[in-house]
Order: sequence, then structure tokens, then C-alpha cells
Amino acid sequence: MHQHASLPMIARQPSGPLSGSVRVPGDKSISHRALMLGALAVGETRIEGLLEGEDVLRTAAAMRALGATVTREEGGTYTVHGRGIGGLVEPADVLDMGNSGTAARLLAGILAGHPLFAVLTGDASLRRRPMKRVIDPLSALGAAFWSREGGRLPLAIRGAATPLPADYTVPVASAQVKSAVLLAGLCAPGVSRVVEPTPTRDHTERMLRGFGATVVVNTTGEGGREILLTGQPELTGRPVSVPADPSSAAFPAVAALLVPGSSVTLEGVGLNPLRAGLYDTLAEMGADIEIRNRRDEAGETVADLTVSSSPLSGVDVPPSRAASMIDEFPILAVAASCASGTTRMRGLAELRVKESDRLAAIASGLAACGARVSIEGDDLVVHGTGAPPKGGATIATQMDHRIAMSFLVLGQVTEEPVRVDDGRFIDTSFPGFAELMRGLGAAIGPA
Ligand SMILES: O=C(O)C1=C[C@@H](OP(=O)(O)O)[C@@H](O)[C@H](O)C1
Ligand SMILES: C=C(OP(=O)(O)O)C(=O)O
Repeated sequence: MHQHASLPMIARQPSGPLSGSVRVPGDKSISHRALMLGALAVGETRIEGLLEGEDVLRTAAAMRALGATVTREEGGTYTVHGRGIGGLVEPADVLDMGNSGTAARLLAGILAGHPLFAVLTGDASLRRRPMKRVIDPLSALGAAFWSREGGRLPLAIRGAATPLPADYTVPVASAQVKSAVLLAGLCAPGVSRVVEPTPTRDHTERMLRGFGATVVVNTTGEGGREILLTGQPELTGRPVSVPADPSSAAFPAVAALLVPGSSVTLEGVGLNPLRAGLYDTLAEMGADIEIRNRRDEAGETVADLTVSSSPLSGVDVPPSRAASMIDEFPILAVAASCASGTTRMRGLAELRVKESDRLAAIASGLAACGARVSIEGDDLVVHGTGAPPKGGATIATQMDHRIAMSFLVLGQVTEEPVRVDDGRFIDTSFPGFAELMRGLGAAIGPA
């Protein structure tokens, strides 16, 4: 999809404060899962608010290739007619998951439990990302894998006819690995057990329950979780309403905090406690974030957030919080570069294996804009002066949507404009980002 020329973008200070009330697009994690569980269910799943980002559209295409019917109605509602667990058909061609780690890893789990041959690939960014973390536990269930050196895509999979139930402790904090094993466990007889020493986003567990599976979650003595899934349930299609993505809402939220005099309302934002670490951290930094109308929608907590510009102070972000805001460190680092005092973000090793090496991308981008920043082991340290860095740099996006959006937000407050060399990847998670930001008064556009 990205074979065309790059799309340079520029951000400069807007003429006034940001204001307005908007709903950012649907949650990416929940959107992938709704399509996948819809395809594994019997009957119809209607999905309201599905994210129509490229990552999720790749999942939709893959589920079609595996025999599910996925249709878009006018207005953006999606309907999935599933094939039931074990009922997927062998895809006729390679499945290209584009830029999406979630799509590739969760799909590997589904395929591992079906006696089919399939090949997964992706773009240059995804082909660099580690897959051994799913290959190892899924091999133990009886699936066979062939991959490039180091467990990189393209990855060929021959799924197991009768997979073994899982008994697996996830060695890294990763909802993708946990979910891949649970999705394979769906196809196995008996109870699968997955233990995660650090709790990660639990959308898979919640949605599996919603579709009719038996999922028991126990807390372990050390603050982790044990998940017990009874295999071979009959999943039944159901309506899913996708909350606005808290990871996308983070960009207008931080822009509103930084641009003086701003006040922006973000409607219907998912506030699952295992996703909300950024908002807790910003509040500790002194951010004025009013949370109103907290409610439950289809098993997930959502709320409206009103964010008003605030002076921010540096904080220490403990490693125990990293998983609950893992995709938000680029935009938090931008906020920290405008705060007074030092922000230390601890335990960020996983950022090295995202769409780009985000630790390096954040540090070099902020330094190019004139901020003082260092990487110390797995920690990112940003020394704020209480005023925004100078800006004036062109940021290497490195096929990473969150790097692009974070630096375009920084450009709203730097004295000199900030450019990003390629804004195309923003569409993977936040189609319409620049238009939405301009609607609030931001100055972001093609360079
Ligand atoms: O399960 C998910 O939907 C996701 C899990 C996280 O990845 P890891 O599992 O690699 O931590 C996150 O970074 C990604 O954007 C979405
Ligand atoms: C890491 C991300 O996504 P994925 O792993 O699905 O590519 C992200 O969206 O920041």
C-alpha cells in the first residue's frame, strides 16, 4: 500500500488556542479483535465504530481470505459472518499484514489452531519485528513454523489438527503474545492456562467472554495474572461497539495541554485501566484533565475527557506502568520536553521492537529539536526547561505512525516549525489525523 512517494508534513504554531469537541477513530486493539472473533464465531457480528485504519483493514482482508464474510455498510458499520472455531479455510495466497504487529501475531495464534497452511508477511517495518515470541509458544501447541533468520516474516505456518491446550508464562509484557496463545487455545480441547507476570491490555479476555467463552482470571501473588480459557467453546456473533482509541486521543490531548489557552473535549475514549497509564502520568505532571460521563460500553469503560492547557512538571514513570501506556511514550516524551524538570520513563526495552526503534527515534528526534534527552539502559530521560524546545528539525519517521504524530504535535509549540519526512503511516492507526487536528485549530499539513 505504501509503494508511492513519501508524504512530507509540516507543523507550526497555530494562530490561537485549540478548542472543540471531537471523537477520535475507534480503538485499534479492539477493532482487530472484533473482526477476528467475529470470524471465529457462529452467526453475525455487527461492529460499530471499527477503526478504518490500514492495520485493521489488513485484518479484515485476512479474515475474508480465511473464509469469513466481512462487509461494510454505508455509515461505516461492519458485519462479519463467521465460520465457527475450526471452520476457517486455507487462504489461497500469502496474507500481507502491512505494518501491523497485532494483526500478524494474533493471526499466527488463530492459524496455529487450524489444520491449514498459510504464509504471513508484512512491510519492511513488520518484517524486521520479532516473531519468535509467538513461534515458540505456538510450536509447543503442535503448530509448525518456517521463518526467516531470527524468526522474522515471511512466516509459513502449518496449524495443528488438534492443538494441545496451552500452559504458558509470557516472558515479555505483551498483550499480543498472550492473545496469540489464547486464540490458539480456543481450538484446543481442555483448559488453556496463560500466565502474565505483568498485566497487559485485556481486550481479548473481555471480548472472548462477551462472545460466550469461559475465561477465568486470577491474580497471582506477585501482581501478575493467570488466565484460564476453556477450549472449543461455541462463540456466538454479537454486536460490538468500539470505543474511541485512547492511544489516538493522546495526540489532541497533549496538543491541548501544550498550546496556551486551549480546551479540547475528547468523546467516548476507552479508559480500560490497563490502557490508561498516560492519563494518570499526565495528571501527575499537573495536567488539567476532567473525566466526565464514565460509562460501560460492551464490556469496556469509556468516558469523555476535557483537556485544558496546563503547566507540566517532570515526573518519574515507574516500570510497572509501562505496559499500560506502551504506545504513548513518544507523545509523553514530547510533553516532557515542554515540562519543567526531568522526566524519567523506566523500563522501556519493548519500545526497541515496535514499528521503529522508538527509544532511538524519540531521543534523536527530540535532540534534533533542541531538547536535552538521553537513553540510560532501558530508560528514557528528558530534561525539560519549562519551555518548548526550539524545533526546526525534519524528523525521520521510520515507517512509524506514532513518531510522525508525536512530532507534529510538538511542532504546535516550537518556535520553528517541525517537519516529518513521511506522514503516510499515520493512516495505519489514525486516518484523518491532520484534518481532525486542524478542526481543533492546529496547524498541520503537507510540507
Ligand atoms: O495487543 C495489542 O492490541 C497491542 C499490544 C501492544 O503490543 P505488544 O503486545 O507487543 O506489547 C501494543 O504496543 C500494540 O499497539 C497493540
Ligand atoms: C505498536 C503498535 O502497533 P502494532 O504492534 O500492532 O504494529 C502501535 O500501534 O503503536
